[in-house]
Amino acid sequence: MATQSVSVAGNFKVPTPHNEPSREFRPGSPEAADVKKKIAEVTASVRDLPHVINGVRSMTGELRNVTAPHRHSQVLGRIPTADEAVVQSAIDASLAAQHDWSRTPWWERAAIFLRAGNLAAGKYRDELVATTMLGQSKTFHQAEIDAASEVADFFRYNAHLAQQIFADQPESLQGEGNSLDQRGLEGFVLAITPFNFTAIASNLPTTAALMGNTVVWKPSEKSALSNDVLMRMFEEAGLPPGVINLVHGSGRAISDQAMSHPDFAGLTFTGSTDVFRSLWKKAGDNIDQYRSFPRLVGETGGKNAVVAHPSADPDALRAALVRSGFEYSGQKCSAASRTYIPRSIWNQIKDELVETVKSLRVGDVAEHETFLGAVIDETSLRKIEAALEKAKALPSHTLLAGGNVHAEEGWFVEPTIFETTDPHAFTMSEEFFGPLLTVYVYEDNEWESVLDLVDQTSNYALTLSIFANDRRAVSLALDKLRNAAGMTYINDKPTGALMGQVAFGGGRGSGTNDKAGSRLALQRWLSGRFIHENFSPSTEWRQPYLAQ
Ligand SMILES: NC(=O)c1ccc[n+]([C@@H]2O[C@H](COP(=O)([O-])OP(=O)(O)OC[C@H]3O[C@@H](n4cnc5c(N)ncnc54)[C@H](O)[C@@H]3O)[C@@H](O)[C@H]2O)c1
Ligand SMILES: N[C@@H](CCC=O)C(=O)O
Repeated sequence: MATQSVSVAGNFKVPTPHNEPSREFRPGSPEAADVKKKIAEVTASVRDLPHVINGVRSMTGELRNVTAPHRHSQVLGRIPTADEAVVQSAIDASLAAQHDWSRTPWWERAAIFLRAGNLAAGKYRDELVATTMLGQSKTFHQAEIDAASEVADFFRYNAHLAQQIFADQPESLQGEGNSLDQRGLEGFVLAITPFNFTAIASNLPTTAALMGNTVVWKPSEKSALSNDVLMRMFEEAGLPPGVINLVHGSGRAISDQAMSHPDFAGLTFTGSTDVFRSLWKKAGDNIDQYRSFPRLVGETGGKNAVVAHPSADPDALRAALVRSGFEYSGQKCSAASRTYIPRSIWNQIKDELVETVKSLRVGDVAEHETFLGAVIDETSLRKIEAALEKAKALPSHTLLAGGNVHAEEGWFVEPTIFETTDPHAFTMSEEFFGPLLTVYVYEDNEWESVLDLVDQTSNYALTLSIFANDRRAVSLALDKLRNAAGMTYINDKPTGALMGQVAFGGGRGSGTNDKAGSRLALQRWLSGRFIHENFSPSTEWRQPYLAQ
C-alpha cells in the first residue's frame, strides 16, 4: 500500500508576489560579463540532455544534435529519441507518483515551486539566460525577460493564486460542515511545450503539478538546452521523482501513445494551431478508452494586428512596430505581423520606420549591437523564405525593407516590411513566425470599416494593439474588436504580457483562452469534490408539514 504524505507543519501564507526585475545588460556591466562567462562554459562541451523519468536520467534512443540557430555548425548538446518503452516508463512513473503527490498538502507543493522561483532568480539565473541565448537565439534582454524574470514570476504568482483557490470554501450552516476537496485529475497530464519561451516550458508542467497532478512532459527539441536546466532546477527545489517526467522525442509518437492510454487525464499544450487541432482530434478518436473526459488546454498561434487611428501618436506607433514586429525575430506568438495605418500617419512615419528597420542588426546574440538573432531552424527559415518570395511576386506588395534570408552561418532572416494594397492578402492572415510585418494603408475616413477588416481577415484572436488619442475611436475599436483578441493593448505594443498584470491567452484559432498566469489556468487542473457533513443528523423521516 502506498504511503501517504503527512504534513506536520501548518499552512503558510504565500508572500505577495512582485515581478522579478530584469537586469539591463549594458556593455561592460557585471551581469553581461557573468552571462558571457556562462556562455563560454556551456559552449566548451557538448551536453547530454537526457530523458528524466522517475528521477533517473537516460540517453536511451537515437541521438540527435542540438545546435545554436545563429551558428548552426556549433553543437551544444545531444538529445535522445524516446521509443515506446521509454514513453511507457514515463507514464508508469507519473501514475505511480500520483497517489502521494495528490495527497501532499498544497502549501508543501507550493513551497517547492517557490523555492524554484528563487533558484531561477538566483543560482540558476545566468545558466537559464545563457542556455536560452545559445539554444533559442535570444539576445541578452530577450533571454533575461523570459528565462529569468518570467520563469520566477510564474512560480511566485501561481503559488499565490493557488492559495486563493484552495481558500475558497463553501458556506456551512449551524450544525453542518461543507468543504471543497480540490483534487488533481485522476490519471496523468501530458504537457507539450514550444521552443520560443523558456518560461512557457517551465510553466506548463509545473502549473499542473502545483495543483496536484503528475505529468509526462515533452519539451520542444529546439529548446532542449534550457529545458534541461529547468528540470535540474525543479529537482533541486525538491520536486519528488516521478511528479514531472521529461521525455524527448517525436511529439506525434509520444502523444499517440500517451493520448491512447486510459489514464490520460489532460493535455496542456502551447504551440501551433494545426498541431493543437490534430491533438484535439486524437483525444476525440480515443474518447471511448478514457476513464474520464480529459481536459484539453491549448494556447496556439497568432496574426496580431496593430491598428492606428488618425489621432495616434506617430512616434509611439513607430516604436511599437519596431519592437513588437522584430524583437526575437518575430517569434513571439504575440508579435505584430500586420498593421493598419491611416494615410496621414503613414506619410509621417514611413521613411523613418523603414530606415530604422533596415538598420537593425541581425547576428550573434552575444554581441550587444544585435537586435535580432536567428530564427529557430532551417525549416522555419525556408518557410519564411517561401513567404517572402511569394509576396515579392505579388503586384499588390511593395518590398520596403529586408526580404532576404542568409543561411550560411546561422538561420538569419532580414527584418522585412511589405506595404500591400490588398488587405486580404496571405501576408495579412497567415502566421509566419518570423520578422515579417505587412502594412495596409487606409484612407483617414475609413476607421470603422478598417476595424471590420481587422476583425475578419484572420481566424486568429491572440493580441491586438489600438493606437489612438481620440477616446471615441478607442471605444469603437474596443467594441468592434471585442472577440478579435485575448489581450488588447491601447497605445502600447502587443507583446510583453506580465504576470499579475496581463494574463496570456487567445480565442478563435489562437486557443482555448485559459489564460496562462491566471486562476483560470490553475483551475483547469483541478477536479472538485464537495463534502457535506451533518453534525446532528435528523431522525425524522416524514415531510416537515406532517412531522409533530
Ligand atoms: N498562444 C500562446 O500562448 C503561444 C505561446 C508560444 C507559442 N505559441 C505558438 O507556438 C508556435 C511556435 O512554437 P513551435 O514551433 O514550438 O510550435 P509547434 O506546434 O511546432 O511545436 C510545439 C510542440 O509540439 C510538438 N509537436 C510538433 N508536432 C507535433 C505533433 N504532430 N503532435 C504532437 N506534438 C507535436 C513540438 O515538438 C513541440 O514540443 C507558434 O504558432 C506560436 O504562435 C503560442
Ligand atoms: N509572454 C509573451 C508571449 C508568449 C508567446 O510567445 C509576450 O506577451 O510577449
